[in-house]
Amino acid sequence: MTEAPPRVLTIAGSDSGGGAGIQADLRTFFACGVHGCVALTAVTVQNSLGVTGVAEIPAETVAAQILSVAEDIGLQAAKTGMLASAAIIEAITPALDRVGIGRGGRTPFVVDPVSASMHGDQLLADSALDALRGLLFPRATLVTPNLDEVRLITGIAVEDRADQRVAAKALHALGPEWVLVKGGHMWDDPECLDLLYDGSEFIELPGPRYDTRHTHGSGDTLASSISSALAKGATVPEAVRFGKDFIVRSVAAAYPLGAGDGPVSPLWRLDR
Ligand SMILES: Nc1ncnc2c1ncn2[C@@H]1O[C@H](COP(=O)(O)OP(=O)(O)O)[C@@H](O)[C@H]1O
Ligand SMILES: Cc1ncc(COP(=O)(O)OP(=O)(O)O)c(N)n1
Repeated sequence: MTEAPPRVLTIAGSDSGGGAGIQADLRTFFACGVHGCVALTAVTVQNSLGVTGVAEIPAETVAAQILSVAEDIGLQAAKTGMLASAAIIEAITPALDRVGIGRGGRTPFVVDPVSASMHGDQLLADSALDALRGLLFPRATLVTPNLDEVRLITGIAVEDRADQRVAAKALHALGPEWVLVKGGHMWDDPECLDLLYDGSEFIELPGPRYDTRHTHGSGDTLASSISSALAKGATVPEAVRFGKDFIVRSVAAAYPLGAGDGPVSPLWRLDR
């Protein structure tokens, strides 16, 4: 009989257009050779032009999904995406603790603090920011904010690489073990430089900036590929280097879809 692959849980929302959210996470898990489990937080009505509706899953149902898969299937890593509300964050926190997900437990926990879609549609209530900072950040092995999320969480407006370091320190002070400040939104920078920080050392992850509008799902794909590597036993710096290479290739393989912004393609890996 074949042995089960490592299992990774995504706690995130559905994108009906299939480009981001759990659909991007599951494609990435598949391409990275891990088994994906899902705790669904919300259903979005979404296409390549934006989000026109959101239906939240009851908070206790989100927590129950985590317990159900962790206690039966077992998990080697977990990540978050769209969490929608404070009620959902407050409900999942005791479930994470109960099954040992996050700092203090044995399962690495990647918090991607998704707050809005690339079109600016809100995916996390303003009233959930305190819960995100106070409950999830201290439990995180790694947090992976983009620059809009950095501003929401810390108040710091990052415009250049020096600001990126200041923001990394402010985010680390909120309690995560590692911080990855993504540089995709540093529009004037000719490269996409992501910055990893553990409270003592900065590790720069440079990458090309492709001239494309088709980057939908890039944050989800990066966090999912990092989580997959962690599930296979990589250290955080090893996993982030793997994720950076993975997302660069996924952006290079992005395709147009609909009248707006198309998705990155984690399935480049299967073309080999
Ligand atoms: N045009 C691009 N070309 C290459 N890499 C990109 C591009 N845009 C974003 N990335 C990379 O994709 C990842 C997610 O980027 P970012 O846009 O910062 O976050 P989010 O998708 O969460 O808004 C980062 O590793 C970033 O460097
Ligand atoms: C349901 C859902 N979850 C997350 C996102 C955001 O995806 P992300 O890759 O962080 O960013 P963009 O693709 O919006 O740039 C989403 N749109 N929907």
